[in-house]
Formats: sequence, C-alpha cells, structure tokens
Amino acid sequence: MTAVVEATALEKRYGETVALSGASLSIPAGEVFGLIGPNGAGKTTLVRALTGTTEPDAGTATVLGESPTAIDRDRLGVLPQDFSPPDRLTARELLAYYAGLYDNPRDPDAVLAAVGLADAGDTWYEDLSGGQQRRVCVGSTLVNDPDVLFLDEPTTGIDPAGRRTVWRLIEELAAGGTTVLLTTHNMAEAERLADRVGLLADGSLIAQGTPDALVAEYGGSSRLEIETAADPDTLVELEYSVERAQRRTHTAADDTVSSGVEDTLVVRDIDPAAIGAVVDALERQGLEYTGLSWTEPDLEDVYLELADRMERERTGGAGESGEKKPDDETTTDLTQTGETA
Ligand SMILES: Nc1ncnc2c1ncn2[C@@H]1O[C@H](COP(=O)(O)OP(=O)(O)OP(=O)(O)O)[C@@H](O)[C@H]1O
Repeated sequence: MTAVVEATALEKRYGETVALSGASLSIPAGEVFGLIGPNGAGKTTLVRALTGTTEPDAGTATVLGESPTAIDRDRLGVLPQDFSPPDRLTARELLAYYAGLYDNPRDPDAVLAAVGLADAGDTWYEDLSGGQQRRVCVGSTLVNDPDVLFLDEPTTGIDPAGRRTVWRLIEELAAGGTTVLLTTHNMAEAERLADRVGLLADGSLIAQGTPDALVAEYGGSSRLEIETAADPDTLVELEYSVERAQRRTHTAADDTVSSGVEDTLVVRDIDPAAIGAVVDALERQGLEYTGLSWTEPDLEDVYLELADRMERERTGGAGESGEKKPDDETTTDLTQTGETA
C-alpha cells in the first residue's frame, strides 16, 4: 500500500543537539500512527519535518507523495504542541477565522459540536479553560476536513471526559479514512487510538508495531502488585519470585506523576486464580498490606522496558527496572521516566 506519510532517514540538529538521527516511518492511508517517546526524543521535530515547518538536514519526508512544503494545505490538518490562536475571538469566531482560510470549509458549529463544545461557541477563547481551549485548537485542525492529520499531544490538559470526546472524534475520523499521526505521553491514548505505535528515542524510531505486537515482544509478564513494606523474603513460601519495586503515584486530574513512591512487592507471571494463595500467605505471616492489584502487561510496560534498555545502553549499567507504572490507565504520564531515560 502506498504510504501517505513517509519519513526516510531524517536528520536534524540544533547546534550541538541532535533532534533527529535517522528517523524513518511509513504510514499507509487511513492508519492512526501513535508516536511516543521521552521528552526531547524528537517527536515534535519529526512532526515539524513532516509538516514542512522545519527543514531536515538530511533524509526525505513526503506527505501524500509530495514534499511537505509543496503539499496542498487544504488536505492537511496540523495541531502544533504550542498552538496559540489569535486573541479576542469567541470559540465560534476562531473556528470561522480558520475556516475562512479554506475553499470548502466545514461549518464551525458542527466542528464545535464534534469537539464537545457546542455550548461554548459564544465564549471568548481566553475565557475557556485550558482543556476547552485545547479542544477548540483540535477543532481548528478539522475545519478543512483534512485527509491527513498531525496532532502533537492533542489531549494534553484535557480532562478525562473531554479526552474521551477527542478520542472518539479521532476514531470517527480514522473510520472515515483520515490518516492520523499523533504524538502522546499517554500510553492509554496510544493503545486505544493507534493502529501502530512507534517509539522514538534519541531521534530515531527504535520500535514500531501494533500495540499488541509490541506488548507481546517487550511487555513482559503479568504482575501482582502488593502494597506493603514487608520484606520479599517473608513470602518465600510462595512458588513465585517476589521482588521489591517502587510504584509511582500520581494525580488523576492533570496527568502528572506527582507524589513520590510507595513500597510495593511484585509477583510476576501469576495467574489471577492464584491470587487467593498469595492473600492466604500474607495473612498467615501477619503481613500488613494496603492494596493488591493484578495487571497484564500493556504499552506502558513496553515503554518502560525500552526506556530501561536505552538507559542501560547509554550507561553500560543498570537501568530503572525497579520503576513501576502508575495503575490508573487514564493518567499515564511518562514525563519523569522520559527525563531519566
Ligand atoms: N528550535 C529549537 N532550537 C534548539 N533546540 C531545539 C529546537 N527544537 C527542538 N530542539 C531540541 O531538539 C530535541 C528534540 O526536541 P523535540 O521538541 O522534538 O522533542 P519531543 O520528543 O517533542 O519532546 P517533548 O516530549 O518534551 O515534547 C530537544 O533536545 C530539544 O531541546
């Protein structure tokens, strides 16, 4: 199938900083491709190279078979990470302003409804909440009914309900044939929306595949987390290996990792049917615990595993395999991991 978005061996430096180092990807028509990776990995630079707002030093980028600077803008929708629209416009005026830039735009009110802001048309943009503003910005990329959509962190700052509105919108667009490249730090978002995911690290894509394939290859085993300060050796009677790990806690409302770590023991590769035996063992030993949670590996485990491998390659030593992911699928933010990876 012909690629709609294609990057081949893209290189980009800013002075001494290498932003892209041989980034390659190929996105066929109608696919949603999720680009994930640590802060500074080069995601925005790759999006900018693909949308013609930065010139790569080497390599080639094409969209719909054309150079990004030559493509008919009517066919593209681009949401930059730091989009700041003109001041002193209402939400409806703002969408009408962008609609006015195209020959056959969509009705601004229909776009407002699509992003879940049908009632906010008369509100000044500056009076909208941050998440509502971001939804208007997402809407502004849709006024020309684009064939290809680039969304750089589309749901950052949007509350869980609004995020789901945007997710459903992206799903509908994809079902209608729109090709989408989105960047995100939210692994649940990537897992839900993306047909394929690419992990960008140090300017190149180190893994690409369907979420299922990536989880099967890099996700590891299922895991029972026991919130307890107890020593792993006290559970030696179990036939499983038990290790200490640290579990990040975080604030659900704003997607950020927030409040340090809790002591956690992890039992790997355990069938849910065997959890009762673990509970019995804890109680026999008189060990206090505040919670138990069983999880199957997911995209977040893939991210953490690959980030850990990168760290080990870089340092030639131990990575951060003790890091454990947060347990709320709606609030996965890997910024901290990214900065240390
Ligand atoms: N205009 C610029 N001038 C100088 N350095 C830049 C510029 N744009 C990006 N960089 C650097 O290039 C690297 C990649 O940045 P980029 O914004 O592409 O990463 P990212 O993966 O999008 O990060 P984040 O997840 O934080 O948004 C970083 O080290 C960044 O500091």
